[in-house]
Amino acid sequence: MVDARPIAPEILTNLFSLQKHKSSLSIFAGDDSVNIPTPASPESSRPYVTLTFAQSLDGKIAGKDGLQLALSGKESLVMTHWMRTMHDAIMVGIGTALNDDPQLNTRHLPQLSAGSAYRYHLPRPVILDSSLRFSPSSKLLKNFKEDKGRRPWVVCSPPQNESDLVVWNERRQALESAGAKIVEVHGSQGSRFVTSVVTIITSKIFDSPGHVSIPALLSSLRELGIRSLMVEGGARVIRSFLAEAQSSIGNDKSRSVDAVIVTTAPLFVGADGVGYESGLSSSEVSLDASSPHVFNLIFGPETCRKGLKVTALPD
Ligand SMILES: NC(=O)C1=CN([C@@H]2O[C@H](COP(=O)(O)OP(=O)(O)OC[C@H]3O[C@@H](n4cnc5c(N)ncnc54)[C@H](O)[C@@H]3O)[C@@H](O)[C@H]2O)C=CC1
Ligand SMILES: Nc1nc(O)c(N)c(N[C@@H]2O[C@H](COP(=O)(O)O)[C@@H](O)[C@H]2O)n1
Repeated sequence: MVDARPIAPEILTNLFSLQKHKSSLSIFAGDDSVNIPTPASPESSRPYVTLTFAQSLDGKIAGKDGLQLALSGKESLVMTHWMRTMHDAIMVGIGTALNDDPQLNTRHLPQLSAGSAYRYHLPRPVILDSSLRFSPSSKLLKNFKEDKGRRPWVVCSPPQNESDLVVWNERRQALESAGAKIVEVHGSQGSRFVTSVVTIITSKIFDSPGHVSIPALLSSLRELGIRSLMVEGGARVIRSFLAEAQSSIGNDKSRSVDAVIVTTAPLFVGADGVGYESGLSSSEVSLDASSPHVFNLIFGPETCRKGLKVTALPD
């Protein structure tokens, strides 16, 4: 059996420049007895946010009709699962939860030797699900019941309309009975105070009452003890976070994304695949300047599908 310890720090130091975050490392303070070091945001009101996903060369994250694609090779999957261990929580939208029924665990990491005292940290699964469509029979809830995963948190905004409340309460009860914790976040996207032209544009594009406000979401998660959040997708969630990152250019205090880590697979999916760019304006995204947010994925015919080699670009 392989012990992952010797590999991990190398990959992670390279990927995350954890050294740069030493001063902001802190210990998990939630309802889990496992303490892990994790990046923490300089703003105490929100978690450190890593937006990370896999895409094709033409920017698609899934195939036609949302078909889940194996875009990552073996090495990049290990990288992703290592990153999962470094975050207090991992988030996907309900579109992904229903389409992929993900597990969001660390199963692609090398198996630990039987006697190893070291355990991989399992991040808290968080599902962004305004109208509580998450399935009580999902793998995430099954894993929690079988003690193989942490209790999933389902983030929602209570319905504005009284007539929707009955169904909403029924769904809430079913999910709570299945083990989920329901986290209510008030304020929908687009209701945020408009501070710049870019914000006006993105607010208009993303003014959707069904979408939880990202700043409100982040502050609620931080209040619940989440110091670092890995956002994996899908398309709408990536778009929302990128729009927020664009709207906070020039204002570090309102930043919602600290690092973006994209795995690019050497293939084209084609126009009927699922992309995330629609509606985003042509502008930069605002990130934490001290985080490495651009990665050079080196691949050739040999690494195609067998795993991508990942190296950070020099400053
Ligand atoms: N290649 C990759 O790395 C990944 C690919 N995917 C793919 O993405 C696809 C799913 O993407 P989508 O259908 O767009 O669903 P999604 O996973 O982005 O969920 C979107 C839904 O989340 C809810 N939501 C609440 N607040 C929101 C907010 N502020 N912003 C956005 N959504 C919010 C809404 O109900 C919305 O319809 C699947 O095909 C999946 O396989 C998903 C994750 C990663
Ligand atoms: N990093 C990465 N590479 C791919 O090729 C992918 N298809 C995804 N998808 C994301 O991972 C979730 C599945 O997680 P589990 O394998 O069930 O733990 C999926 O729902 C997407 O979020 N990611």
